[in-house]
Amino acid sequence: MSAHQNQSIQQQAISPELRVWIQEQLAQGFTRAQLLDAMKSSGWQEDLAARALDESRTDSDAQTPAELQIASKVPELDLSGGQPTLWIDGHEVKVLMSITQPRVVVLGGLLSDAECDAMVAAASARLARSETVATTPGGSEINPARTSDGMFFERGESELIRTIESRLAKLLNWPIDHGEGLQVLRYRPGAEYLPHYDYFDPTMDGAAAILKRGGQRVGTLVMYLNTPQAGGATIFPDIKLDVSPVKGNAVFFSYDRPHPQTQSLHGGAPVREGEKWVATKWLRAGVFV
Ligand SMILES: O=C(O)CCC(=O)C(=O)O
Ligand SMILES: [Fe+2]
Repeated sequence: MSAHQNQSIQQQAISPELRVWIQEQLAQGFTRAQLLDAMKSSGWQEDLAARALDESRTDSDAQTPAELQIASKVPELDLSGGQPTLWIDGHEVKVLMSITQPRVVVLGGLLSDAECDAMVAAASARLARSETVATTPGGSEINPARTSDGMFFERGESELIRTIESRLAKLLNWPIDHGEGLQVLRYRPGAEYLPHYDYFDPTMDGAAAILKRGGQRVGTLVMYLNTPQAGGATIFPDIKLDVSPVKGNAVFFSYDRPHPQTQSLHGGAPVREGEKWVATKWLRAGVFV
């Protein structure tokens, strides 16, 4: 560790050589505290040494490695009986496809046509309103990764929403109060949602405030409210899976830690013809308030 002692005490600047030296020492297993002591005793001003060490942090340091994170409990369907369909409140849900790693389940007939139509109608009225509000500067956030329009229903806000939320809670064995309000997205031709993770990056600014409202997201259910004429599949690039958007069907996936290792990367492929409407339910680790 003495290599750096020749660094002149007079010209104390965070040079590229110093950065390299810090990386080498860290790679050899020295801790930042040990390096700080070594730098101080070879004449570095403490604040400058601390700053150099701080700068040497990378994003991967800030995020605990996946294998060291504690796995969360996640929502899960009870498929233990190997049944091709699940009966929930007298409603038959088909199990069309299931993968264990990553956890992905495709469901048929989760919503009836009438329920899909009612959701679209209720959301349309509010989307139209939000479009006029969004024209005020700073009124809404434009996200180039997501070219759809969206709105949120309040949890339990109507008979329809309560019926669906109660079905989802039983299907996924996850309490209603651990779910966010249903989000509806409308994609017009050409609109897409680039691949992303639904969990919150714990290292991003403002993560603490978001996580206070119910902990991490640990599962997602995307329900198709119509069948676009072409395009609009929900894609899972890590496993090269495309789920066709078919009215009333849904895709469920879970992720037990906020890490790419979960292979929960997914997106909405561009709609080629017609519109695509989805309702998304995000499940939190705790009570969402
Ligand atoms: O539209 C889709 O197929 C995906 C939607 C999605 O990823 C989301 O709502 O988080
Ligand atoms: Fe998503």
